[in-house]
Amino acid sequence: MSADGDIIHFDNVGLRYGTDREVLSDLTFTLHAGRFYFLTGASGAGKTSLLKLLYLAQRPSRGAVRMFGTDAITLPRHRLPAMRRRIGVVFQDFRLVQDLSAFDNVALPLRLAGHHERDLAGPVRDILDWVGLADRMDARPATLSGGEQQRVAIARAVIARPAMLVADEPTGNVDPDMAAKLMRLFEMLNRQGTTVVVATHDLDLLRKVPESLIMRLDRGRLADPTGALRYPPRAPA
Ligand SMILES: Nc1ncnc2c1ncn2[C@@H]1O[C@H](COP(=O)(O)OP(=O)(O)OP(=O)(O)O)[C@@H](O)[C@H]1O
Repeated sequence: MSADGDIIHFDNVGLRYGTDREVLSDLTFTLHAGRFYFLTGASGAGKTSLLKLLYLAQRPSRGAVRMFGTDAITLPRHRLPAMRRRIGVVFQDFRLVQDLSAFDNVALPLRLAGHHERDLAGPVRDILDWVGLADRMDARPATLSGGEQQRVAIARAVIARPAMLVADEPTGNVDPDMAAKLMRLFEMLNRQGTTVVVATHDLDLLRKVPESLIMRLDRGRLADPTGALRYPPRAPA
């Protein structure tokens, strides 16, 4: 059962790749609309796998998933693209379209959503300016540094103001100042109503968003077996 305001509900979800052991087990939790979540856990704990379930790139092997009030498991294939368009994703490996400029990569979600060309340029320039790439708009991904590509990927994920933003180690390639700035961008989006889920190893990042909630994975299970979320511990004074 999903209450009003919940956008995601997992009930006893498990995931295995092929015939291997489960990499995610017994996941039961609710993500509430408009909240800011961090997903933490050691390397291999299953963070990327859980994000894949959240952005509908992977179906669970067992359990129930409701998203935006719809059963995501039985969703007909033709309805998946519309559901996915409500979710902005920052992939760990960026996945920029290599043949397109930074500008056109960022414009892509707006074009897919049917926005008119004359309405694109302003927002795309603004967001690229915010992430410090005003002078690299015409560059192809291959000519950008890892950190610059990561910022294009973030701009592309947030440009269409998705209902949910899912980001996998989104600050892994940038310096601490840029990481703090990108977190502010996510917070701004969050204040406008987007539910944010950020997977990270970087515990300093957690302290940058004081009102965030933490989900911690430990070898494929939520560290709190009830799936309840807790506020992050404050940094020692
Ligand atoms: N496509 C796949 N096929 C088989 N096993 C996989 C696949 N993807 C991930 N795994 C396994 O699932 C487990 C969880 O991996 P996952 O990438 O979700 O962890 P993670 O917490 O995101 O790790 P990291 O922080 O290192 O990115 C690991 O044991 C990994 O080897």
